[in-house]
Amino acid sequence: MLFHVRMDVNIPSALPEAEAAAIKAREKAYSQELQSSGQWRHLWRIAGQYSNISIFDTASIDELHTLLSTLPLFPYMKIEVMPLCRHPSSIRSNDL
Ligand SMILES: O=C(O)CC1=CCC(=O)O1
Repeated sequence: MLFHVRMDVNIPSALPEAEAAAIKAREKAYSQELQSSGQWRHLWRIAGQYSNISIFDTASIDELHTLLSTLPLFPYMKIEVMPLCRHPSSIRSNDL
């Protein structure tokens, strides 16, 4: 199942810089694991914002929820999820 996910990051300025850096490093490592496994298919920065647009490919909505809610930055993000299905006019037959 494919999901379009927008994440807006908002790390409070009160969080010590070293702690924020450690959380971001863990987020990077975990996101790269998920990209390697194919569950996090695309990761794009929204230009000019501390936000990303991602495409996830998970077996279920529950799996997506587990992945998102275990992201190290989860407590500091607003996340919007849009489930995707095939468009009948798409010519990309292999893009499921
Ligand atoms: O910087 C972000 O948009 C949040 C994030 C997702 C994966 C990562 O490494 O940072």
